[in-house]
This record gives sequence, C-alpha cells and structure tokens, in this order.
Amino acid sequence: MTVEQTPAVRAIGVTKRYGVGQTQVDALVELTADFGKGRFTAIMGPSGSGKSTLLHCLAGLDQPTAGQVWVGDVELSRLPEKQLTHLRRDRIGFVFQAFNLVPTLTAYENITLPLDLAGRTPDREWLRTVIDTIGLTDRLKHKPSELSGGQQQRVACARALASRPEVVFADEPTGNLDSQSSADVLGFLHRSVREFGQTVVMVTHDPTAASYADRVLFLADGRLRSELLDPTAETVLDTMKSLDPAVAG
Ligand SMILES: Nc1ncnc2c1ncn2[C@@H]1O[C@H](COP(=O)(O)OP(=O)(O)OP(=O)(O)O)[C@@H](O)[C@H]1O
Repeated sequence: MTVEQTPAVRAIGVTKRYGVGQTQVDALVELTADFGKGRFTAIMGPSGSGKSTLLHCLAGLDQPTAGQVWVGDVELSRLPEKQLTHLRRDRIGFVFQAFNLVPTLTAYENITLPLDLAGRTPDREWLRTVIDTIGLTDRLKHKPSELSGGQQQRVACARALASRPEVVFADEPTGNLDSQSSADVLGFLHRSVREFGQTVVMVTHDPTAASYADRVLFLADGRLRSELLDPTAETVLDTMKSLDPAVAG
C-alpha cells in the first residue's frame, strides 16, 4: 500500500504579475505543481518562461500575486517576514549559479556558516557524510579563491545541505561550470537525493543537467506545459524542441 505523503513543496494556482499597464508581465499564470519528498525535480523552459520566478516564489524569496505556496505544512503568504526568514534559514537550502561563497572564510567555514548564523550546533556525523560525499576533504582549509569553480559549487552544495533542509533549491547550479565540474555537482545533488533522501528542485537550461533529475517540469509563458519522468538528455531535448521554436532551430 502506498501512503500519500504531504509534498515537500506545493504551488497552488500561483500567479506572479510584474508591472502595470503596458509594462505588465504575467511571469507565472495559475501554476499548480507538487514537489515530492525525496525527489529530484528539474524545471526547464525557454528564456523568460518563468523558471526563476517560480523558484523564487517556491523558496519564499518572492511573493506570488495570487495563489499559495506551501513548504511542508506551512503556507508562506501567511507568515510574517521574520518567520519567513527563519523558515528560509532553517528549512530551505539554496544553491545559486554564482556560488555566493564568503571569500574571507575557508571552505569548511562557508559550509557551516548558515548553522553558525542560526546558532545551531552542527550534526557532526551528517556534516562529515556531506563533506565526504562532495569529495573535498583535503580542501576544507582553502579559501574560495584557491578552489576551482566546480569545487566552489560543491562547497556551496554542501553549505545548502549542512542543515539537512527539507528542500534544496538550485538556480542554474551548473551555469558557470565546464562539463566535468557540472557532472561532479549534479552527481552530488543526485546522491543527496538517492542516498540521503534529500529533496532538490533545480532550474536549468541544460538537458544533460535535467537528466539527473527524477522528473522534469517544462514551463512556457508562465504555464506548466509538459512533464517527463525518468528523463534522458534526448527526451528532454525533444520536449524542449516541441515547446520552443528557438531550440528546434
Ligand atoms: N523583477 C521583474 N520585473 C519585471 N519583470 C520581470 C521581473 N522578473 C522577471 N520578469 C519577467 O518575467 C518573465 C519571467 O522571467 P524569469 O526570469 O522567471 O524567466 P526564466 O525562465 O527564469 O528566464 P531565463 O531562462 O532567461 O533566466 C520574463 O518576461 C521577465 O522579463
């Protein structure tokens, strides 16, 4: 018997409108989607289709104009700003395209920084597991400037996972990386889902990156247009072509 689980994150009828009058843009239009616990979901779509806007709304970094976003059993729009800040800090991990590490801190200090800021004692065993998995044990005392882009992004992934968040949101995490570094970072995110039951939601332009996910959602014009389970780079590319004339060439 399968037990219905509450999704890690849920968007219900989410609309995001920017601007007014002639400059008005509906970046998201009544979008509904569930993001299951322990799943790796990729969000794809043409440029301007609303991917980043969706990620920001799901992560409580931006407010929908209408609709609801739930993280677990909490509806974000009901939260006062302070509680929303705490929820982002305690229950959500972030990985950005630009790494966003603190240059004056070592790799290890960057990884534990969110826990330090929250005044939380790190779960040493979990931290050790995460650090072993990113494969940077010998680089922990290095500053970000002494690490390659791929190594910096793996540190950023470890930082996102250090608090064992309910969900990790990754916005183009491999956008600045070569193919080997991308494979390292995506392999790490994939293992965090497979082996540790983490939940990852990732925006990407890259069909190969999306193929690491369990499921790909395709947006176009702020709407959910298609969905693939167990994607391969080929099936992702084919779906992209059917949605975006620019990809079809
Ligand atoms: N702060 C803003 N003010 C006005 N319009 C915005 C703002 N942010 C996004 N938009 C518009 O909303 C739409 C969706 O943008 P969004 O960045 O979410 O798309 P995207 O799919 O992530 O694009 P890309 O792949 O190019 O990063 C676009 O038309 C964009 O111009």
